[in-house]
Amino acid sequence: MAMCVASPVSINSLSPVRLLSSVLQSNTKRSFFISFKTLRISISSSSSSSNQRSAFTAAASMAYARELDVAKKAASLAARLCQTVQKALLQSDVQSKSDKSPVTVADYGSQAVVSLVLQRELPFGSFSLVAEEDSGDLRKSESQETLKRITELVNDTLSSDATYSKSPLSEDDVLAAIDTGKSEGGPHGRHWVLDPIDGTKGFVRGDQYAIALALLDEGRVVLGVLACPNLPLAPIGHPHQDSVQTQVGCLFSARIGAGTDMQLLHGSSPMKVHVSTIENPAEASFFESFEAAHSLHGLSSSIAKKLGVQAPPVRIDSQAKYGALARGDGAIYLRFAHQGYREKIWDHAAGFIVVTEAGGVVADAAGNALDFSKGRYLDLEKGIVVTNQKLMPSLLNAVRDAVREESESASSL
Ligand SMILES: Nc1ncnc2c1ncn2[C@@H]1O[C@H](COP(=O)(O)O)[C@@H](O)[C@H]1OP(=O)(O)O
Ligand SMILES: [Mg+2]
Ligand SMILES: [Mg+2]
Ligand SMILES: [Mg+2]
Repeated sequence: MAMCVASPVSINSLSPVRLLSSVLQSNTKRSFFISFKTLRISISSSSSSSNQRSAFTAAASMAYARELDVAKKAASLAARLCQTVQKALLQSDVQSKSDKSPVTVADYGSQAVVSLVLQRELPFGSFSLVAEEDSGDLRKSESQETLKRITELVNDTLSSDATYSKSPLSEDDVLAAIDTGKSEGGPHGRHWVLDPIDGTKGFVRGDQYAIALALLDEGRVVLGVLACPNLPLAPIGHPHQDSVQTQVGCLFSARIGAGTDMQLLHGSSPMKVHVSTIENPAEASFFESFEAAHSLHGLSSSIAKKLGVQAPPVRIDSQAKYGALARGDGAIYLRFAHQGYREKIWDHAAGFIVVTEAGGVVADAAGNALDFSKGRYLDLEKGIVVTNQKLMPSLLNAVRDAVREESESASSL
């Protein structure tokens, strides 16, 4: 039995996926100690390959498990704050950012809550957060009342969880928590990616929205959580399907290699979900943005027509579309932003892994995989398409033809 001293390797400094594959590839007489904060595995090179395999399986099944639990807790608490605000939505709770998109006290409050929970629950190692909001507008003198309200909401939300101390946060604490979201992300290290309210327009309207949180490790999305407070547990987008199920509020969670789960947002055990297995486009239905300003509805309908889709589009706000697709409510999601709009990583990272771990495929209009390692923006060709493995080739053909026809008709004008 080989006995040697190995230096511990911190999960914070090495990607578990890379680390585990290096363990399996090694044939030297060494032992490895992998410290996953809570998981400590020793692998001796003299052990059998089946031992190595089971060590790999054990480690792989545990990788990012603690982080996923914390992400679920953070998104659920943020959702509680958002639900409080949506119930009592006042005109003064909605502001306009300099880019003219609406932002509510709930967007800021949700971002502060998620940042604070992640930092408190995962205190070791550096903390990097790529998030949508910043405190610039809140620091202006006319925003004093708004900041006071956000601080109250954050304190009330955190104190609703028994594990947090009652000592209240100051307005400066809340501003600082919001501003942790200024990271640029990138291909190295770990970065949390957050949209504190995805689909603010849906939120303001009283419709669908999501709290979307993901973790990047070495440029790859390794986990994601979508809290969708207004999404029914019963399938949506099936007009002929009557359901007695009236519960609302879903939490989707996915970890690399471990599949996608769905549970009730405030209770119930997780269950595995899977994308639709439909192969015939005539039986498929497709999702797109509720807001015509967010996606070219005309292009989507010409793609759907080419593909032979019969059903009308199902239009809902936010990454709730990715969640609904991950559990098979519809088979296709089409998103073609207007010219000049740049897609952000927080608008897709959590949805991406929720769908891919449920067996789906996410690509740009040219069929390229999405690359989340380039900073705050996604660099992509034309649009984003999502479906199951079987439908993707014919969907990409239809997209190519429709995009070509669209540009030919634009150039003939
Ligand atoms: N002009 C735009 N084009 C495309 N997407 C947009 C635009 N403005 C905001 N968004 C973002 O689109 C997403 C919602 O789109 P949809 O609900 O249509 O799928 C949100 O992330 C929203 O940001 P936000 O997070 O501020 O709501
Ligand atoms: Mg916004
Ligand atoms: Mg968004
Ligand atoms: Mg947002």
